[in-house]
Amino acid sequence: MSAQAPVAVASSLETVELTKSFGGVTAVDHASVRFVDGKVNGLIGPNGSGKTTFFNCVTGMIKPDAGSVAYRGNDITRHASDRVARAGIGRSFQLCRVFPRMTVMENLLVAVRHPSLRTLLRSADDEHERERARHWLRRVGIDHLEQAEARNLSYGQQKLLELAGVLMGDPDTIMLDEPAGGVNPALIGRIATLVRELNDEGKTFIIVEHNMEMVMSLCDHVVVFDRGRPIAEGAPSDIQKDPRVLEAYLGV
Ligand SMILES: Nc1ncnc2c1ncn2[C@@H]1O[C@H](COP(=O)(O)OP(=O)(O)OP(=O)(O)O)[C@@H](O)[C@H]1O
Repeated sequence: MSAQAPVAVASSLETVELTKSFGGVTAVDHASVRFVDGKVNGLIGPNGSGKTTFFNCVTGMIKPDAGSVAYRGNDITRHASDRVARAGIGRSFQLCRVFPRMTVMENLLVAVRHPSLRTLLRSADDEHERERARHWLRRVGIDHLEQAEARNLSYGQQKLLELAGVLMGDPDTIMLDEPAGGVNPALIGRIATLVRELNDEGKTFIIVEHNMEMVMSLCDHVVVFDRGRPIAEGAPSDIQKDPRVLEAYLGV
């Protein structure tokens, strides 16, 4: 075998100088960030520091004004959200998105990426898809609610349903926007356990979260945003002591 230069290990997700403004507000400001592949990454920062806008730019929900996004070495800047999903990135939303009048099972069947309505309708009868849906419902712990309408689930259960929907897409990287927000402590524990298990199985996570207890106990690597750009990154224990982080949060 001939000697070859070692192949560089790509970071999971990397942005360079990513920028997005709304009128006079620069929500994401030349943000260059690398998230670590195979790890649970946290993205924290004060209210309005640009975390959700950053997620939206990365996942194709909105188009950045400038800068680039690469996923595992491939440029995905300004790719539409379905293309970003096909590249292997799944995401949840700060305000949980489920179809309230559909059953839990129906929500999962429509969550799968479908190129056309015809495929969607066919797959509604596809036992294989249903089995996959049941598998993820068992994993998130709401399989007993399969036939319930989503609007009858508690908010925490709806978040678990949304997560099951993300998992139906079989993403390699999962971006969660405030998974613990508005969720009772018991379900927060379940979500955290699930994240740990899925990470052990190889999924990379990038989690925006205000619940510091969850961030500090769950994340391997934390990036801190302030005013649209990263101001610190590192292990949770280092981040907690970083004066720049304390200043951003407390204004001290
Ligand atoms: N669609 C929009 N139109 C105008 N301004 C926006 C829009 N989306 C976000 N902003 C502004 O951009 C800034 C960053 O908002 P963003 O929601 O990304 O922050 P965040 O860190 O996710 O906040 P939070 O932690 O409170 O959810 C804020 O000043 C916000 O008001």
